[in-house]
Order: sequence, then C-alpha cells, then structure tokens
Amino acid sequence: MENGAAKPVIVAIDGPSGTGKSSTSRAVAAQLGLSYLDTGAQYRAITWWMVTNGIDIEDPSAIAAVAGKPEIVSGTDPSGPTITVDGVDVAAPIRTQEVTSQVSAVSAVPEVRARITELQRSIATSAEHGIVVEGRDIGTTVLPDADLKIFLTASPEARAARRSGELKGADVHSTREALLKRDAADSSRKTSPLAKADDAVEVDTTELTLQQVIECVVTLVEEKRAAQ
Ligand SMILES: Nc1ncnc2c1ncn2[C@@H]1O[C@H](COP(=O)(O)OP(=O)(O)O)[C@@H](O)[C@H]1O
Ligand SMILES: Nc1ccn([C@H]2C[C@H](O)[C@@H](COP(=O)(O)OP(=O)(O)O)O2)c(=O)n1
Repeated sequence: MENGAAKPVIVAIDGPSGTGKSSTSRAVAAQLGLSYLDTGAQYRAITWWMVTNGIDIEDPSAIAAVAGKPEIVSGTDPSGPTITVDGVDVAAPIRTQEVTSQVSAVSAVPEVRARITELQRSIATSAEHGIVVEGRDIGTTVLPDADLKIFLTASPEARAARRSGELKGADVHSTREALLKRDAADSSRKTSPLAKADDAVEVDTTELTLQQVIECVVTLVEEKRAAQ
C-alpha cells in the first residue's frame, strides 16, 4: 500500500500439539505489532466450563444444549494473552490434565465449533493491525482467506520431549501416547478436523530451534506484506 498504515494482515498457524504454534505465534505477533489469538485456549475454556458445571462429556447432545451459555473473552495482546469465562480468569485451570484429557471430545461437538468459530472470526476481523491466529482448523475453516497459512509439524518424539519438559519432567512415553491419542481424535472428527490447508506452507520444526521457526514465519509474513 502506498502512504498510510499497512493493511491488516491475517496469519493462520495450524498443527498438532507441541509443534510450537503458541510460542511461535506469540513471538511473531509481538515482533510485528499484531494481535494474537490462541484458539486452543478457547476450546479448553468451554471444556473447563462443561466440567465445572457437571455436564456429561460423554453425551454430545448434553454439550450441544448448553454450548451457547458460557461467555468466553480472549485478550489478544501477545505480551500477555488472557482468557476469561463469565468473568473468571481461567488461564491456569484450562491447562490441567482433567481439561486436556476431555477437550477433544468437547471440541468435536458441531454446536461448540459453530459458537467458537463465530467468536474467532469476529476477533480476527476487528484486529486493527492484523492478527496471528493459531489452532487446528484456522486455515481450512475459520479464516480460509487468511493472507498467510502455516502448518507446523514435528516428530512425535520431539513434541513429547517438548511437552514433558514443560510438565516438569512428566514421563516422555506417556506424554507421547497422550499426544498421539489427542491428534487422532482431533484429525478424525467430522466437523473441521485438524488438517493442513492446500495453500498452507508446511514447516517441519523437528530439527529447528524456536528462534529459527520464528524467523522463518516473520520472513514469510514480510514477503506477503511486500507483495500486497
Ligand atoms: N522448535 C522448537 N524447538 C524446541 N522447543 C520448542 C520449539 N518450538 C516450541 N518449543 C517448546 O515446546 C513447547 C511446546 O510449544 P508450544 O508453542 O506450546 O506448542 P503448541 O502450541 O503447538 O502445542 C514449549 O515449551 C516451547 O517452548
Ligand atoms: N482451532 C482449534 C484449536 C484447538 N482445538 C482443540 C483440539 C485440541 O486438542 C484442543 C487443545 O488445543 P491446544 O492448542 O491448547 O493444545 P496444545 O496446547 O497444543 O496441546 O483444542 C480445536 O479443535 N480447534
């Protein structure tokens, strides 16, 4: 664009757990002055609400019936992202094992996805300078017209080692099994499964440092901006 502010840029980053989506997206957004949205945190938040309110997670119709009830608010500043449910800060409780083990079942329910997808689109379109949105179905379903789509991958071993490092030495073998189980559930659900969009750039992060991945994505965004 000539003169004036750059057009808001929309970047979609998808991939399975432990590939570096959150760390990369936050850093890229901070470096480029963009907003940042962790859509996994939103699915975790609605799962936390279902668990807290005693909804039967095994019963998709029970989940669907109350999917519209919780009010989920995401703060999109990459230097301090926030998430609340009905005004309660849930940043910590959404990371518990209890939520992690049930999030795939809740997020497979179409009514849950419709609700959260609508919220994500409204956040993305109102980001003044643009946004980096990370998740599982951003490039395929939520923002199919994103300016840039990235699909991060890494070997299950690398992902499990990264995750167990975060969980203060949790057993790598059981972490790997839990990751693969969640990948399978997220990839096989009927509504907007985890998938690479045809026009996404795939980046295998197995042998890359986090800094190298960040630099790679920043370069891709800058190239897109220069071409606009
Ligand atoms: N390329 C990388 N090399 C080593 N560790 C990484 C890399 N990318 C991310 N990590 C680390 O792995 C962990 C999981 O990363 P995260 O960004 O939360 O992944 P995701 O959002 O895809 O689940 C974090 O502790 C992060 O610092
Ligand atoms: N766009 C998205 C983002 C996450 N989900 C679901 C499926 C994921 O297993 C859970 C949790 O996602 P999250 O990104 O927090 O998971 P990790 O922290 O990478 O392990 O939410 C989804 O269905 N669609």
